[in-house]
Amino acid sequence: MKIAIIGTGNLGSSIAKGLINNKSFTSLYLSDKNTSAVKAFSNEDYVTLTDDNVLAVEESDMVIFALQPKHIDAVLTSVAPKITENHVIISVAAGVDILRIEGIIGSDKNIIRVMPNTAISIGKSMTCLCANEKGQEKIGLAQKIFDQLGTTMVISEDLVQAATVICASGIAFWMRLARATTQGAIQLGFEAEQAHELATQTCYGAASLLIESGRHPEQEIDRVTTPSGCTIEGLNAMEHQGLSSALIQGIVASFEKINQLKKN
Ligand SMILES: NC(=O)C1=CN([C@@H]2O[C@H](COP(=O)(O)OP(=O)(O)OC[C@H]3O[C@@H](n4cnc5c(N)ncnc54)[C@H](O)[C@@H]3O)[C@@H](O)[C@H]2O)C=CC1
Ligand SMILES: O=C(O)[C@@H]1CCC=N1
Repeated sequence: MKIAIIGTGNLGSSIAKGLINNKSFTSLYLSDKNTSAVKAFSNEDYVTLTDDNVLAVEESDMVIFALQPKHIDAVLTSVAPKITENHVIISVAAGVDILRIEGIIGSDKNIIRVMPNTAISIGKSMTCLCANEKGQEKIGLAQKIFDQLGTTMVISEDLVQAATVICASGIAFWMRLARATTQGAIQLGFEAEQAHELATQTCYGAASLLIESGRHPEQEIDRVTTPSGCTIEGLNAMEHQGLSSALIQGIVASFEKINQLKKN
């Protein structure tokens, strides 16, 4: 598969890193006004860095647009004449729906909306996908690529905004929880580096337990909370401060914001 990424900032460069680590392409064009974020990949086999978006489209079968919502319309417009019915056009832009993309490049093109997260750089993204009518026949192809870079789920387009909050913004939410745990560990006497390792490995263990056992989080919590013990004391103190409520409210606030962005 000949792949191009247009926009190699935070997410585009993460996708590039994941693709390169996994050797998931026959050629990879990385196109940006400023390719500094992907400079390290310039010596990789079959990778070309360019600032020519049109060339990247012409030389590729699958084109991933990793641009901010405010830039995507202009870039799509400028490359639209070069987009054929065989191209697989992927957009990761948050809040930019398929109808808006079809309005620029046409509904006769394969358009796939993909919502990965930055863990794609290490092959651990939770990635959601949906396609326009024409793109339905190509969604399997896109899914195959993203399956190599983590876990995928095909969803209906009306859930993409929610998936953006849970999976893409979710990386930031979980990072903040990891950081807060580190801060607590430092207060209890650990050096910062030790505290970071304790927090991240415990976080990794908790996620792995859920994934590998298939059990509900509360079942795992019950296995940790010794009666009258320290865990239930801590958990209840956190809940009195509104931990679950704060998370749910944050998720809803994020969702409301992304729905406003969509209207702009
Ligand atoms: N950062 C994240 O974790 C996630 C971001 N997204 C979405 O992905 C998109 C990109 O986000 P980021 O990578 O964070 O933004 P970013 O600002 O880091 O990257 C965008 C890149 O586009 C480039 N660009 C701007 N105009 C261009 C043009 N005319 N031609 C070529 N390149 C151009 C910029 O130079 C920049 O490198 C956004 O729509 C965002 O909503 C979606 C999921 C997760
Ligand atoms: O914060 C944002 O708007 C983008 C979409 C999800 C992650 N970053």
